Amino acid sequence: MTIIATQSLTKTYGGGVTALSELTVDVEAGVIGLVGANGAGKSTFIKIMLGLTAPTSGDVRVFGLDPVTETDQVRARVGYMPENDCLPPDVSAAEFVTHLGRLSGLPKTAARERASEALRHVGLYEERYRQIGGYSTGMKQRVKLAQALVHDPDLLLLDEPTNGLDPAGRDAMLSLVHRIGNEFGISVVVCSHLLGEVERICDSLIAIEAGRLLRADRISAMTGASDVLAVEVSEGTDELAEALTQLQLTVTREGRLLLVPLTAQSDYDAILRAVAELDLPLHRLDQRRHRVAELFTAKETADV
Ligand SMILES: Nc1ncnc2c1ncn2[C@@H]1O[C@H](COP(=O)(O)OP(=O)(O)OP(=O)(O)O)[C@@H](O)[C@H]1O
Repeated sequence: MTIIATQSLTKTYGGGVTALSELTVDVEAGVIGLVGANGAGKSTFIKIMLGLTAPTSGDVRVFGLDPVTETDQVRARVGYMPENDCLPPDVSAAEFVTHLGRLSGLPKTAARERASEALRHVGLYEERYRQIGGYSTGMKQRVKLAQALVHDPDLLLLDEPTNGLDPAGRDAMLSLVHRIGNEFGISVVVCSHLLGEVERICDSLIAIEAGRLLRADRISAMTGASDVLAVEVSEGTDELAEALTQLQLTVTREGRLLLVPLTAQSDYDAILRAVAELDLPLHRLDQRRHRVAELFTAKETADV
């Protein structure tokens, strides 16, 4: 199911900065990584989806709705976790999240119940009556996540949810986002300038650079198309490389390894046969899956 669709989406801010340029993308339900270096246009994309800023030209639909003209309907179905710290220090998480639930239109009791539930989901149930000012950065990030969940949205837009967290905090936040996406059946767009980070928890990826679409696809399609066989023989590496090249296979050396892109299942058998014919001691033959980050050029991932 398509949840977000854009057509030639362009945003130029006053002063002539083009934050998004002719962005056309169809986003399927799931956990989606929106990646790009700082300034690539991620926050602008999110703000357009929420109806917080209007596109200069082009079209955007969220659940088939236009965020410019159908803002309330879009916001009823979308939860937003902003990038920056926006929490009042002198109220408790329970009060704050309840208040935002009320602003979303929930009656008082329902807002209180939903706030407790959302705070439980993010692991803050026990601490919910403490003032936010005394929370750690990780806890504050989780309060921001809880307020995005309070009105039971179908889609979460998370702007750099791991910002300011140490490695353990990042891992915990990413696991939480993954769990929310998978266990609650909510779609999640996770913005990050760290490709390697979101790749682990996402079903698909939208990569943008300087406001332009670099790539959008399912992670499995990005990595699946690029499987390689890694072959290592204890001796005779040169001979084997020569034999495989003669079989029209593309061979690259990586230390003692020979890497052969897997284009057909018969490649696997061909390598085994070549090793046997040369009577070489096979040390290993395994299939490697590229990490998504390896699929982008150094320039594309500069700062990622
Ligand atoms: N309100 C604004 N007025 C003028 N320029 C803006 C405004 N908001 C963003 N920009 C510019 O638009 C470009 C894209 O910014 P945006 O915040 O969307 O990128 P980003 O990928 O979210 O980066 P970051 O992670 O640093 O927030 C940047 O060059 C930024 O300086």
